[in-house]
Amino acid sequence: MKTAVITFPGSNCDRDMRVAIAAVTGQPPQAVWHGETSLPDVDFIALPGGFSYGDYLRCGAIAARSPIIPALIAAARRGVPILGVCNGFQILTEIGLLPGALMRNAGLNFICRDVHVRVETSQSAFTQTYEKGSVIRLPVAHHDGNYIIAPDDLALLEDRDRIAFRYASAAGEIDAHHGINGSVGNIAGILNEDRTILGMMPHPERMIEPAHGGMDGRPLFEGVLGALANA
Ligand SMILES: NC(=O)CC[C@H](N)C(=O)O
Repeated sequence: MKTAVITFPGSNCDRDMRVAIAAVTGQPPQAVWHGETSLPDVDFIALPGGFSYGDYLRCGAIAARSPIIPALIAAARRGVPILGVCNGFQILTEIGLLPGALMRNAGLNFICRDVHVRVETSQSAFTQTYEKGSVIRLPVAHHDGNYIIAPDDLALLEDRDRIAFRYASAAGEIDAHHGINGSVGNIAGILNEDRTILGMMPHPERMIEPAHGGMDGRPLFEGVLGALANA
């Protein structure tokens, strides 16, 4: 299986992402520099977390104008599964491949800790290995994770079962008290209309082996990469 991880100037989770994908597929992904204008022929693309271009303007706004982006959009149109984590999610919204935007955390602080999220749908390659309603623990590390979206677009996300994860209590309660950054509806991750693109603020690639203190992120990679292996 061929996979790729795109690195931007300021990405700092690209190695973690490559290690996670290699751990699940047994094959190292191709590292693609943002300055390339074409992508290798791959079955899966990941946009890692980090601080692309120092988070100037808005997080992900400059990266979204990188030379590689037209090739990424073309791959998205072909239905190649794309995972954007944290800064990768921010970049996907700035490109317009996912709706809404990530603003400064409501508390104006950088949040770096493990959080609980509830799996809101198992209807995607990314989330099929989780039971809907199950609560998993993943790390977050961001200052711009406050998800906003126009009310009509939010209704569309909800109607089409496109909310992948919400911040929750360990028992799965969803309310303002268990939000971490001000995101509308405690949203932590969303899918595109075709369910081939997932953007999420928590870091599944940092929870895939016992040494990480948990393995709740691993099923996500097993889901999407296993689905490809069986395709
Ligand atoms: N870990 C990350 O990807 C950080 C994302 C982003 N630059 C933020 O701080 O909001």
